Amino acid sequence: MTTSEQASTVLQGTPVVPGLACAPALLVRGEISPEALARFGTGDFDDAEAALAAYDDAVTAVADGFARRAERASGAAAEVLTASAGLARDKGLRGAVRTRLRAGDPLLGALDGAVEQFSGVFTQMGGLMAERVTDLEDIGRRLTARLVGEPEPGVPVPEVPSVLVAADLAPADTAGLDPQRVVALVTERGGATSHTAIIARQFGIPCVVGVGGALEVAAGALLLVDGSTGTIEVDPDPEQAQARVERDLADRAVVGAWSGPAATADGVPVKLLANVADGSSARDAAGAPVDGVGLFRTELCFLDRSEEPTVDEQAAVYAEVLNAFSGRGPVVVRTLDAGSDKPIAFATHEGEENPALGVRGLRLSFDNPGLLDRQVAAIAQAAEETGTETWIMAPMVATVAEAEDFAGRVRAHGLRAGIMIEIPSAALIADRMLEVVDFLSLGTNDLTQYTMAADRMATDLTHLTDAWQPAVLQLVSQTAAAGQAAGKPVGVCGESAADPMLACAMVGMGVTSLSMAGAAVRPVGVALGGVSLETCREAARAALDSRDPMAARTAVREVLDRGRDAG
Ligand SMILES: C=C(OP(=O)(O)O)C(=O)O
Repeated sequence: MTTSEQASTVLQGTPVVPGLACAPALLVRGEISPEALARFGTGDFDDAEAALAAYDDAVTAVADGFARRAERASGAAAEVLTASAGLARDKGLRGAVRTRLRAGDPLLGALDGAVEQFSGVFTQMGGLMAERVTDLEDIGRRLTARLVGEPEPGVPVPEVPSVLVAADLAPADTAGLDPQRVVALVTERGGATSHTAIIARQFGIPCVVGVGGALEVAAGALLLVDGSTGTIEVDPDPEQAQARVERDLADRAVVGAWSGPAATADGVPVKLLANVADGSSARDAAGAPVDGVGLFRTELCFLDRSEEPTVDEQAAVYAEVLNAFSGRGPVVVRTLDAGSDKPIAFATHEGEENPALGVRGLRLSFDNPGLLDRQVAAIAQAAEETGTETWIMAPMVATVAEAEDFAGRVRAHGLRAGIMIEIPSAALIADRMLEVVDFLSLGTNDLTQYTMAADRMATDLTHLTDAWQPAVLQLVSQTAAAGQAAGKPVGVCGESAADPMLACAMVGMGVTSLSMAGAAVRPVGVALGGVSLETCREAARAALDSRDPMAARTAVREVLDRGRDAG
């Protein structure tokens, strides 16, 4: 052991964006100085209206700041910043502040109370709305800072390339990052689907979340972040670390040049597909080396609609996506996965005790079959107009009867019908599901949530909501085997498809396509091209035999490294 090895400590978290980076730690604490808060006290206002006017000024400053940063950003970052500007100006939040001021609360107390009240509501709604709590709390801190005359807390602009280390990053913080200056992200909380992970993926910088004790590292300590293994080496040997980063950069150059189509080293083709949300994201994804779309999340087109769009309106929205992949299908369109983490005003059932287990996805059609029939008709109309090969699948299917009923409605339009496998019951009877549908698509985000009984958005359960959990992999394997036996396609469209090592193992289990964000396609294509199908099968066995996610990752890495060396 060298001296430097003796000195280095290794922290472990959940890897979400692969890649190696080495730089000093920049700690983000985001607190407002207690002295400034004490100086401000209850504020010096004549009455509640004067205090409300001060609140309005602070809101304008904070929201304008977000809007200015949105103008300089693009893609997901710009969207997140624009959404934050809207949330800062929210009339409901202002109303809650006003009510408290009129009841005699001091301004900072009224603001805290209102933020707490709305955070409670968002948390109760769960899913994506619960994710907005971090956003709201960030806005609360920024408003407080403005009111007491301090700079808005947030991520300091690094003077040298740095690893950003934080408890959790507010969406507005991550959206404004400069990837030249921030070379990796490490957070104590957050999961694979958190905003931190999404933005890191967009920037292509390594990211590890759920790292206990991350904020205890010394400010400025050298960190070697491995976004593939989830390890953070504190004070590594600088020369060795630099050499590893350079090797990784060379590997990444190979990845950047990959242009498809995907196949294992011995030539077995694997379809790599894109996950899209609307026409614009489909046009972006069409620039990636993909063979089509494996998941079009239609509900995301209608999050802002209070009333159900007509069949013609829907067909126009769907045609935008189908046109982007004209002649390059199939495009797999998922019917509305409304409810739970994706509440849609015209479809979601209000007031459910436990929306993730409630009337969501296909279940919305139980008492409103017209909603499903109109959507299927609109998709069929768009398919006809564009001539793009179109398949339709349903989310949240639990029984064969549900699958059969759905398939009947889709096939009436002459289109292929499939279902998502995201409930353990569906995976366990995948063979019987395949008797009534044409294809299956594993939604490993929800499959993991339901298998592990752990909310996919719960930031303190990320060790459970990990698709590498052997129990989840058993269900993936069983589903893929059913597909192989029936000779029907089984894809994966959850986040796990974007993990190059897991992608190889899942192909070894018999999965025939992998659908992911366009930015994730090349690393997966390169990983598959480096190993034979037999190595993928061996990786699958190694993963399935492991007792926990970390052991599974290690075992699969060893098998794939051996397979690459042998090839
Ligand atoms: C792809 C999936 O669906 P969602 O849109 O819910 O992430 C999944 O659950 O894996």
